[in-house]
Amino acid sequence: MQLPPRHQLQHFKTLSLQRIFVLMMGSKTGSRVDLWSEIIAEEEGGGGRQSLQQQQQQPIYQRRRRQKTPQNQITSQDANLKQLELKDKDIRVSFGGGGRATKRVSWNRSLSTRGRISIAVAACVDNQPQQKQARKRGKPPVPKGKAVQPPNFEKEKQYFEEVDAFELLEESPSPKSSSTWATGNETDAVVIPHMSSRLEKWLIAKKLNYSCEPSSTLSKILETPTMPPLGPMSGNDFNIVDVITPEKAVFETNSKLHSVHSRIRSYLPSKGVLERNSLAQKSSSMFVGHEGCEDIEGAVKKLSLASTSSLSDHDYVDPVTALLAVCGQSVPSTLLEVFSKYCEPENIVKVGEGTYGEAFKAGNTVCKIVPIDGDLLVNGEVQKRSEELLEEVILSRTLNNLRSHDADFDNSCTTFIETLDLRVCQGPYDPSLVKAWEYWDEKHGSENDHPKEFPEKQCYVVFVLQHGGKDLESFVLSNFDEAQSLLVQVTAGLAVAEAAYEFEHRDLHWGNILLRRNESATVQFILEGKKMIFRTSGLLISIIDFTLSRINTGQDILFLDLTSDPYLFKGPKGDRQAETYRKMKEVTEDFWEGSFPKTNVLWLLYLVDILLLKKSFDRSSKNERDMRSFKKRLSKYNSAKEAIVSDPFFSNLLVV
Ligand SMILES: Nc1ncnc2c1ncn2[C@@H]1O[C@H](COP(=O)(O)OP(=O)(O)OP(=O)(O)O)[C@@H](O)[C@H]1O
Repeated sequence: MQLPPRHQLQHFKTLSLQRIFVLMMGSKTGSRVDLWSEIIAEEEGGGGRQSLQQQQQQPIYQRRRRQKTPQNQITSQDANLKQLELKDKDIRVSFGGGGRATKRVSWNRSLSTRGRISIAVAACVDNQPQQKQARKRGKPPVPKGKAVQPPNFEKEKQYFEEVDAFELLEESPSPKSSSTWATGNETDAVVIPHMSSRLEKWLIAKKLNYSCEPSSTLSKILETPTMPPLGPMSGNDFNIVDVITPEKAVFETNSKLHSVHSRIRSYLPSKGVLERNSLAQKSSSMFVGHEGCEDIEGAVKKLSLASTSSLSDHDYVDPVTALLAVCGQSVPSTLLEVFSKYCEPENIVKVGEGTYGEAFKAGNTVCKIVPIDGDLLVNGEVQKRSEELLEEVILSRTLNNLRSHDADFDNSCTTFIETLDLRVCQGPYDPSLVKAWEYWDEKHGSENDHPKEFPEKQCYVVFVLQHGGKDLESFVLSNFDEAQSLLVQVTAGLAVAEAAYEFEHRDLHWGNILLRRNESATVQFILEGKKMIFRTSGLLISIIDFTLSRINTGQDILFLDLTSDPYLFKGPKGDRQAETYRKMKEVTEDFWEGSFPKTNVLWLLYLVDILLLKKSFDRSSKNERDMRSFKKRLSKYNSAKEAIVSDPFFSNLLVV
């Protein structure tokens, strides 16, 4: 293919990737016209029919792709200014004791656009070595390994004529109207987010018992078990005296922490976890102090990315050490050591891949391997840094807490994938993993680089996760009952996490919802102390991939500043996923740190569209009408919580 003249390249950088692709490929891209694009263009008063060039655009879902901007650099100065203005208004809730402001932790990640650009574009814009031929996967609208279904244009058109026409106000707000979406989020009167019940409880507890309790971030790290890889965690036979842990070191120096002590005891794994113990010994130096509280806070600071800048060189604990400590290790393991805890090496099977991760089934678990800290570009991306992983670990573990059925907890659910263990590894891919990788490549055609390219000293984080099943993209739903079950579980799960941690997923496309069938007829949620049990139709769902998510752990607000990822918002016009990112941008007004549960609603709206348009399952016309009515009502809600407590769409599923 002929590349465009050099002088056009700069111009190309400012265009959406899709547009670049179209410009470069010309009519070669085929003539499929995406009806969504067309309809949206009409909705936006674009003068009816799009130009031929626009018509040639077809949605290409793409992986997020890193920009080559320095870390910490936010590309939009305006956004920075706006954030500063907002900070001046002191809109953030402080959950910390003693009036200390809640730390805000932007992951400082130089962001990446969703998906990988086409080879042609990569070659001229980024001047990167040519990658493997991009294959639609994960996020693309074309199901993996399945024949492409011809789009049902008539159906799509009819659907949008019926539904979207009068939803225009909610669905396609004018960009100039900042308050179209979230009535509670006008910039002029920024609303302090409702303090979630768990945070409230924590704050009250903290006030009542103002001692030296570790900050919640540290608490989470300390409390969340690095689970024994085999067999259930047992708190009963655990004898804290046998184990030297960071926690123990803290306790020994601070007799005021008895309540925390017993709480941690109940979470800690059995004493059989030798590796954890020895590594904890080493890492305990990070936590050991001589003056109680201050040392705990010091330890928190050392683990907090937000505060590293204020630390002296003497205080600095490098993120790898912190990551090792949080994973309960003193030294990295090998990949084989980790995998062989779950299955025989020859039984390892690759089950999926993402921009950063390679997912392998090992026994009953799925282990996701994410390379870190190396200089080698992996799948065309700069590797994540350990400090970023540290944040992701905290986020995953915080969500793990929702799984507790402890009467203490006002909010609980099992909707978010369980993180069973976390490990830092080093070394090349084991031959058994390479074999599994190659087998998957032969069958599905991997978009990722061959793992044999990793150098000898490559480091990784391995997320050992509950096996969540198949993603919605490739899962075949049988009937409307299953679709309804999916919607109720996603809505209720998001509602619970909103209530507990002001959680917003912010990237809930159909590759990030896993489904599996099982025997259980019902599933339980506790939302602000109220138990809800829903019928499942034998389907259970799990939400994965919290890379873009925002959470308030009680100590930190973890979020990804998407202002530095302009490409995320430049996806194809009319593509539901791309439109959802753009709507999120409108709702948040690029203030990504803020709490905007409406973003969860946007993804629910996306899901309803996906179910109606991209998934086929047995359904009557009444079922379709019900889903459309649900969608209309949904667009009025400002949070998943509002939807789950008030919408009649779910009432026939409610058992209690
Ligand atoms: N717990 C799990 N159970 C089953 N399959 C999983 C699990 N976790 C991941 N997968 C599979 O691996 C794929 C990649 O995982 P994931 O989306 O977490 O990777 P990623 O690198 O974060 O992706 P992204 O490209 O969105 O950044 C998923 O789409 C899914 O098919």
